[in-house]
Order: sequence, then structure tokens, then C-alpha cells
Amino acid sequence: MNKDNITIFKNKSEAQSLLNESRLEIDKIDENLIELFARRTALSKNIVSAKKYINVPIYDKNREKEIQNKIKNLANDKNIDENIILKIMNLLFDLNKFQQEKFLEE
Ligand SMILES: O=C(O)C(=O)C[C@]1(C(=O)O)C=C[C@@H](O)C=C1
Repeated sequence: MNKDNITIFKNKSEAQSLLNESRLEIDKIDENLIELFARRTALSKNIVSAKKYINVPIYDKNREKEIQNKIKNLANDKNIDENIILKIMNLLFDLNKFQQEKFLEE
């Protein structure tokens, strides 16, 4: 870790406090992420209904590529690893496709 990037602590208690505060913030963010994942996945019902009616497949390669390109740019803008973010995005595609298949089986 670059010496300019570390926080200087007066003692272990101060470091522990920052660790605890950071974890509380992560807990809140994780709850928000799950809410957003649930909202995103819930859209699969409308999507698969429309796809069934217009008779197109669940997998849309062009749409996934469009999203991947957008996500790459966003990841770079925010200086986070694009390859790892793309793995997460691809899992969200899998989650949505899985839910679409489930709705079709109902
Ligand atoms: O937009 C669609 O056509 C969807 O089915 C949604 C979604 C996605 O999760 O964004 C999922 C599967 C498709 O391959 C493309 C995109």
C-alpha cells in the first residue's frame, strides 16, 4: 500500500473504531445492493412475458454486450477493476435469465 494512502492512527483503539465504522457502512450498502438486485430481477417477469409474446429468446447477446460496454466505461470512470465488475454483471445476467426460465415454467 502506497504510504500516501494509509490513515495514521494514534492507537489500536482508533484503528478498531475506523474498522467498525467502515463495516457498518458496508452493511448498509450491502442491504441497498440486495434491494437493487431484487428490483432488477423482478423485472424479469415483464421481460419474459414480452419475449414470449414477440417470440424472441431469453438470451439477448447484443443487449448483454451493450450493458457490458457501458459497465466497462462506468468502472473505469470510478477507478474500479472492470474485469471483476464484469464478472458481477454477468452473474446478474445469469440471475435474470434464471428467473425468466422459472417464470416460463410456471
Ligand atoms: O433485456 C433483456 O432482454 C433481458 O433479458 C435482461 C438481461 C439483463 O439481465 O440485463 C438478461 C438476459 C439477456 O440476455 C439480456 C439482458
